[in-house]
Amino acid sequence: MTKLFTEAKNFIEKCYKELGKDEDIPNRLGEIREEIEVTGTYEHTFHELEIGAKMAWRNSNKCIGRLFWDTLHVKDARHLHDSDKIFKALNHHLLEASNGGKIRPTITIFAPRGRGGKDKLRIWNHQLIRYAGYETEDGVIGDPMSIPFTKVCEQLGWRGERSHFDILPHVIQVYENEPVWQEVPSECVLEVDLVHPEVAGIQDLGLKWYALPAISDMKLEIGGIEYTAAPFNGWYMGTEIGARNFADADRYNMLPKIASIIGLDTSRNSNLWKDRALVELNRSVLYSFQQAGVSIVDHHTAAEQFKKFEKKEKVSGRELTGRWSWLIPPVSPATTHIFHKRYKDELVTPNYFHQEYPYS
Ligand code: HEM
Ligand SMILES: N=C(Nc1cccc(CNC[C@@H]2CCCN2)c1)c1cccs1
Repeated sequence: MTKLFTEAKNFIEKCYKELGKDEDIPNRLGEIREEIEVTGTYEHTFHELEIGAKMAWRNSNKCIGRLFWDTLHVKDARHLHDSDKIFKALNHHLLEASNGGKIRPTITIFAPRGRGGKDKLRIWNHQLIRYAGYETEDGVIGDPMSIPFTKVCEQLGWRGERSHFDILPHVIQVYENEPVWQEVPSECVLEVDLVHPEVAGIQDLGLKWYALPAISDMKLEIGGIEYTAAPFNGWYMGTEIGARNFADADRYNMLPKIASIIGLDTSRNSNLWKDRALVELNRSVLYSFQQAGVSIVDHHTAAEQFKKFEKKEKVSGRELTGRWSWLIPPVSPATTHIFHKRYKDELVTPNYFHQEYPYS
C-alpha cells in the first residue's frame, strides 16, 4: 500500500462520509489505486477539490475566521500552465474576490506538485497584494517586512517608485523555468484611505491599506496531493492592520505619530499613551473600511463568530482544534472568550502549510 494511497484513502473516506456518499467509497478507491499504479499519482474530481479546500480552512488552527468555512468559493485552475494565463487567473481572482468591497472568500487552485516532487508552479509573493519595502541611507521606505522580496523583484528587473505604498508585482515560477513578473493592474487593487471618526489630523498622515488579504505562498494538501500554488483570501480583521501592520515598531511604526496628533504626552508609559493611540488607530481602520463599503471585522465580532464555530463543530461531532496564541486578538485579548479557554493544537488534514521559500 503506497503512502500516497493511504493518504488518499483517509481523505476519500472522511470526505465521502461527510457528504453522505459512503456507498461510493469502494469504487472511487479502486479508481485511485489503479491511477496511482499507472501514473504514480491521482487527480481529484472538482467536488473532492472543493470539499478538500473547505475542510483545510476548517482545520486551520490559527484561524479565527473559520465559521464561514463552507462558503469558500473554489476556482479550479489546474489546467493552466502558461504564465500569461496564470497572471490573468491571479488578476481575475483579485477582481472576483474583491467584488467592489463586498469581499468573497475565494481560493484559486493551480496544478499540484507532480510525482518525484517536481513543482509545476510556485507563486513567489507572500500575498497577492502587498506593499514594497526599501532600505535607503535615509531609513526604510514602505513595509519593512517586504524588503527581501522587493530586492528579488528588483533583481528580476522590476523597479519600484519608492513610495510607502508601492504595490509589488506578481512573481511566478512555472516548472524549472526562470521566475517571471507582471505588474498588478491598478483596477485589480482596491485600497482604503485612513480617516478617523473624530480626529481630523489622522487623514493628514496619508495612510492607506489594501482591502484584500490574499495568502499566496502556502501549500494546500488534500489526500496526499500537494497544491503548492493555491492563493486564498478572506477579509481582514481590523487588528491585523491597526495593531500589527501600522503599529509594530518594525513595520510602519505609527503609534508615536498617532499619539502626537491626538495630543498625548508620550514621555512616560504610565499614562498608557501607547494603548490610547492603538485604540484610536484601530477605530480609524474599522471606520475607514466601513465608510468605504469594504468588508472587515472587528476582533470582538470575530471572537463571537468563532464561538458560534465552536458550537457548530460540537453539533457536527467534530473535535475542535486551535492554536490559542494565534486565535487571541492582539488588542484587548482578555475581553474575548478565547483568552479564557484552552484549545487542542493538533494537526488535522486536509490543511494549509507553510512551505520553503522558492528564493534565497
Ligand atoms: C473570511 C475572513 C477571514 C478572517 C477574518 C480570517 C482571520 C484570520 C486571522 C486574523 C489570522 C491570523 C493572521 C496573522 O495574525 O497573521 C488567520 C490565519 C489563518 N487563516 Fe484565516 N481568516 C479568514 C478567512 C480565511 C480563509 C478563506 C482561509 C483559507 C481558505 C484562511 C486560512 C487561514 C490560515 C491557513 C491561517 C494561518 C496562516 C499562517 O499559518 O501563517 N482564513 N485568519
Ligand atoms: N485576514 C487574513 N489574514 C491572514 C491570514 C493568514 C495569514 C496572514 C499573514 N500572516 C503573516 C503576517 C505577517 C507577519 C504577521 N502576520 C494573514 C486572511 C488572509 C487570507 C485569507 S484570510
